[in-house]
Amino acid sequence: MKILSAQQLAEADLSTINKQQISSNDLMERVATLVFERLHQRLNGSPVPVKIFCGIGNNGGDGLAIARHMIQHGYHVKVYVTNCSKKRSPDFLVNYDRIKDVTNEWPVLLSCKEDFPEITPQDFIIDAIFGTGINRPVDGWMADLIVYLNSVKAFKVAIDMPSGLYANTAHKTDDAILQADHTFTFQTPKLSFFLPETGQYTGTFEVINIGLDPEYLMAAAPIAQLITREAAQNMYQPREKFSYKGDYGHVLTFAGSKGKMGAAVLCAGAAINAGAGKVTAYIPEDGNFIMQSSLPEVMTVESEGEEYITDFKNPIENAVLCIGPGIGVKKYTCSAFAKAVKEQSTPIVIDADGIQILAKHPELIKDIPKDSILTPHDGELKKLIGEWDNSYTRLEKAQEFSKKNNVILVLKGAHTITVAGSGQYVNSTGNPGMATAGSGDVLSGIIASFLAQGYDPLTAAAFSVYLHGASGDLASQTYAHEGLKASIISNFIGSSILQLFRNPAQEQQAQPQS
Ligand SMILES: NC(=O)C1=CN([C@@H]2O[C@H](COP(=O)(O)OP(=O)(O)OC[C@H]3O[C@@H](n4cnc5c(N)ncnc54)[C@H](OP(=O)(O)O)[C@@H]3O)[C@@H](O)[C@H]2O)[C@@H](O)CC1
Ligand SMILES: Nc1ncnc2c1ncn2[C@@H]1O[C@H](COP(=O)(O)OP(=O)(O)O)[C@@H](O)[C@H]1O
Ligand SMILES: [K+]
Repeated sequence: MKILSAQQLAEADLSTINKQQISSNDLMERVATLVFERLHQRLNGSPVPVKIFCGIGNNGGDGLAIARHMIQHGYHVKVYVTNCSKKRSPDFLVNYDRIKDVTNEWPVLLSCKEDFPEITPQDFIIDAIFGTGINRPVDGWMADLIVYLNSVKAFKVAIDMPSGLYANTAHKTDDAILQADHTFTFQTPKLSFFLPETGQYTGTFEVINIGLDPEYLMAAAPIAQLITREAAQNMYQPREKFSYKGDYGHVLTFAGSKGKMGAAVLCAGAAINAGAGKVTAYIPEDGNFIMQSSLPEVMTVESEGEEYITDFKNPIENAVLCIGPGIGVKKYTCSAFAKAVKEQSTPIVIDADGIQILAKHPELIKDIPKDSILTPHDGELKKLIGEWDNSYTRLEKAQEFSKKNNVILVLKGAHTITVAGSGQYVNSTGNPGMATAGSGDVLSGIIASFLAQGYDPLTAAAFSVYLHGASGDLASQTYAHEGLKASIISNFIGSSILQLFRNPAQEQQAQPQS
């Protein structure tokens, strides 16, 4: 699903009005009807006191039109308009007049702090103050209003955007932003919904298809793509009946050291669980028993180093190298890493200590095969690209690095973002239970597995990130967030592939691989 900017959405709005030969007010009415239907489904005629706060632009116009529908259906609605300037959008004014026709009274105008109404925890608040047209931080009594609304316990629904939130630009830390419990957003989600500084303000959110011009939407170059279940379904490549293990590639993990053999086991195990035809683990000598007894499906080749990998003699032709988990950054390991990377001619996966070694030895970056995939968490990313001011500069710097070095970066987090040149792919799966040791080692094993199975590098990265999160989501239904651990996430990879194609009634039946 495309993620468009506020400016693109305004252009789509205009294009819709022109192509569908409707007025902007007809479009507002369409939007308000769609939101009302969803509210009505949930509130089901409940006599809850509804308080709708409307701005003076089109977001406010939406709020007024929603209010009218609710009043006409018997809801107890009180409408407030923030009288923050003399300007009014034309569609706001049309709906301002229309609401008077159904209520016989004008909405309450708010002009200062003293005008704020009393709000009880039982109230249902609709926030239609600012949407995508916000162009500067909210200040003065309007900021006080947002702070006040945030302080009350009433349930809050935001229309299009939580007021005060920008769709795709950075905020200062003290900006006033409404904390919604739920957001109905129009046509496409906004980038800010997925970033750590701002993602919490929407509460849960749902995207309403408001029927904007499909030609515009098709042609628009998105600022990012959301990898949804549907997108992941399209990436999946089913197996051929008359195939054999040689058709599904060979992963060579270069992972583990004394005390960190678990990283190698998790990485190689995930590569097997995600479907690689064969997996060989290149490990320090002392790790052989651990690996062989943990994973009977995985073959091993030992380095000469007993506790650390200290050398590299390529044991397998045409394998996909997955290098870095738990290897440490000792001198001989770094030389073995450099040799292993240099000998590869096709894309590889570099994770964890592998990224730390690259950061310490940037001269090695030129040896990484084109389209290789690096999977840093933020600590590792900072070492690679330097500090950033906010999530937007983080993405810009990652894009620069990706373009300059012809690599794909998987920026791990609550919404992992895969960066390939100027393309940004935002993941939609995963949960805080996945913040657990070894979860990243599982991800790098999955990515290498799909690379080995013939997925192109960008698809392998985005698809694996989706499945990794989906495995965590499925597993958390049985184990809760707290009970999740990396090996459990890995055991749910098969279930997450099945779930891609299950209908909702079958989803309950997901079982782990044992
Ligand atoms: N996209 C679509 O396809 C569709 C979009 N629709 C709806 O339109 C919404 C966008 O509407 P919009 O463009 O009128 O902007 P909106 O958010 O109401 O605010 C603009 C007003 O706020 C003001 N203002 C700005 N910042 C401010 C500040 N910090 N403090 C104080 N004032 C500030 C600004 O004033 P100015 O900057 O000119 O002084 C202006 O008056 C969108 O979110 C959705 O709800 C649907 O109806 C139809 C389909
Ligand atoms: N709050 C969260 N929500 C969703 N996914 C998360 C969250 N926290 C961490 N993850 C995921 O868990 C993995 C953690 O990886 P990493 O930090 O490298 O762990 P480790 O180094 O222990 O293997 C990443 O894929 C990340 O996206
Ligand atoms: K709003």
